[in-house]
Amino acid sequence: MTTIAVLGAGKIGEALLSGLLRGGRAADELLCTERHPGRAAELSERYGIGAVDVPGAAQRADVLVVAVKPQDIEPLLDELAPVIKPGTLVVSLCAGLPTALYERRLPEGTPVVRVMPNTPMVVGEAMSAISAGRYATAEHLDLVEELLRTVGKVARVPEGQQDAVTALSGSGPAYFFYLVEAMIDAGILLGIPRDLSTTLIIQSAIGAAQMLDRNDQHPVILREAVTSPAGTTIMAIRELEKHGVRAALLAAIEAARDRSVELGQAHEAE
Ligand SMILES: NC(=O)C1=CN([C@@H]2O[C@H](COP(=O)(O)OP(=O)(O)OC[C@H]3O[C@@H](n4cnc5c(N)ncnc54)[C@H](OP(=O)(O)O)[C@@H]3O)[C@@H](O)[C@H]2O)C=CC1
Ligand SMILES: O=C(O)[C@@H]1CCC=N1
Repeated sequence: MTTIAVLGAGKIGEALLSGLLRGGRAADELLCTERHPGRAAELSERYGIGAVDVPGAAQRADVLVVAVKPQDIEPLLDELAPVIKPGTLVVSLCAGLPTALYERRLPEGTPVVRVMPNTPMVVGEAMSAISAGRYATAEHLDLVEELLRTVGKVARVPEGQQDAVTALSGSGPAYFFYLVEAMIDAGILLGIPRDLSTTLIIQSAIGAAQMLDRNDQHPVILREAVTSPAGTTIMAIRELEKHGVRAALLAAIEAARDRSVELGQAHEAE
């Protein structure tokens, strides 16, 4: 039995806990810590898992999953460093934070795996990228991959790519939600009721995602198949190009990557 404690069970931490339970992990193998006792009690009641404090988690868990905001990491590491048991695996879900930060702040030799998941974890469709820190072994990586496979797909990447991955798939779902939101608004502009516009766009997104998921045709080919000569789609594409949507996406994802780097650098001197 591997006991897993999620330290900071907010949006992504709860998504992981619920996904692990859905994937068949027993509730008595899962623990969580939360800053506010009310939130911990809520999670405990909702999922039947134990709510503990940081020393309790360090005592009982084999794997500590850190899921606090990067800005909240320092006090958590201060609390964890004196109580963590030797060899306990630390799994960081935090954007930007390098494994070296944990290795510096926790006892010498602590194995750390850095993960960038995303919120589709709640429907078992996460994309998670994992990287080993200095003391993490192949077995540690295998264990983390096995855990995350129950909530979606997993890719192994060099840690140097994690900031870019964060900008692509970590933040990625938000870009799709933003696009869907804008397209629903376009339906309103054209006089379509909001409910119908929402159904039209969401079902189009689901269908398009499933076509992409078949993985046998490049997105360009799929788009070309929708784009008839002198038809409607090409008129829309011309507007998207005119408004620089492709360039905007490149710049947006680059900005997200830069922010991930910055979040890590904020802890360099500490
Ligand atoms: N949301 C996302 O799509 C993704 C997030 N991530 C990463 O996951 C991490 C969490 O993000 P998210 O879930 O969105 O954030 P949330 O704010 O929803 O969750 C963090 C939780 O941790 C709690 N917390 C803070 N400090 C402590 C502490 N010392 N002990 C126990 N609990 C604590 C917070 O409490 P309080 O509410 O009081 O602040 C909050 O409930 C971040 O590092 C983020 O970069 C990674 C991939 C995707
Ligand atoms: O916006 C953020 O910082 C987090 C990390 C990736 C997705 N959400």
